[in-house]
Amino acid sequence: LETVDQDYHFEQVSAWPQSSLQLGQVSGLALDSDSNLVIFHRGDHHWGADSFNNQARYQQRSLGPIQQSAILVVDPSKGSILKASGRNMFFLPHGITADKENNYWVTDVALHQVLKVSSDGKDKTLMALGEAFIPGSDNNHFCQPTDVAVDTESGNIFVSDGYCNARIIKFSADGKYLSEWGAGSSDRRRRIPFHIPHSLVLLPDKKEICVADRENGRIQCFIAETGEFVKEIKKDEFGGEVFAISYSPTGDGLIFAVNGESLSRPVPIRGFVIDYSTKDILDTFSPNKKEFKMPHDIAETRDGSVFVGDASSKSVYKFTTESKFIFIKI
Ligand SMILES: O=C(N[C@@H](O)C(=O)O)c1ccccc1
Repeated sequence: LETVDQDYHFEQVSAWPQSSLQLGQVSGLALDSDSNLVIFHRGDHHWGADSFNNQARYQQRSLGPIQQSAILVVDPSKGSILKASGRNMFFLPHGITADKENNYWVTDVALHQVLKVSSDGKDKTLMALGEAFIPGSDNNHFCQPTDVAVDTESGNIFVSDGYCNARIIKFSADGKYLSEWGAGSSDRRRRIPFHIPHSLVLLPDKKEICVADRENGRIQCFIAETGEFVKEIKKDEFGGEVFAISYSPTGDGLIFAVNGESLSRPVPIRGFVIDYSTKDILDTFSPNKKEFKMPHDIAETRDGSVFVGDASSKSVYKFTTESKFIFIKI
């Protein structure tokens, strides 16, 4: 008998989490400095067709902030809740990232703000960028900002802004506006402006920022220092929408992405593992029994597990690469 190790493939760990996490719409996932999974969700609030008026103003302030803990720190192996925080401060959570001091940087599309929040359970707001509930597109207003990336070396933070803007803004660690980039540049692929820069990630080993340019169904990467366009990854398999991207924390050059429902180009909704250098799709994956409905964020933990948060099915799915051995009779 000879064993052949099939090249790796992600499979859902269907027994994860061991018990229900009582999640609302899951909007963001992050890896914290203890290598735990952080889930950012909307509790009993929902982003629906009537959540905003046509000036992008949030219409449900009377609901008050979400009373459930919107930020859950979860053990990646069992799915048990280790810490719960973020009560009574968010209206429509969106993106989340943890910095090296384990502070949370989050965006809230109803507040049109980026908030730096302590992770000690006291929910201290250490910094607030943007004016609460006031959309805009100048140096201190966002319009439904979607995500934040922190450059641990320089401390600079990058904000993808947003549903009703089309730019990436760079701030210093203490919140000073430094620069921004969006449409327009020499490269022809940059002449098409962003259409919902929906998720962004810093590639520390490459010093680049990559963006999920959602409605353009593409990933674009830029020099973090200058905003200069580096490359675009656009695949037929994505269909029309790329919702989120993440980068392997071990820096092995793997980009993880999830695509979304596209009426114009219906394709399977899946997770993707992409080789940053070759742009090859190395693997695709989806839940065993159910389908993804609206996979909204994706994160990989240090042990190689990949987590996907689904805003429609209010669930987080875990995937691992159990290499399957195929026994070949000689
Ligand atoms: O994209 C949308 N939502 C998701 O991304 C999300 O929930 O973050 C959306 C857009 C318009 C109306 C309602 C929802």
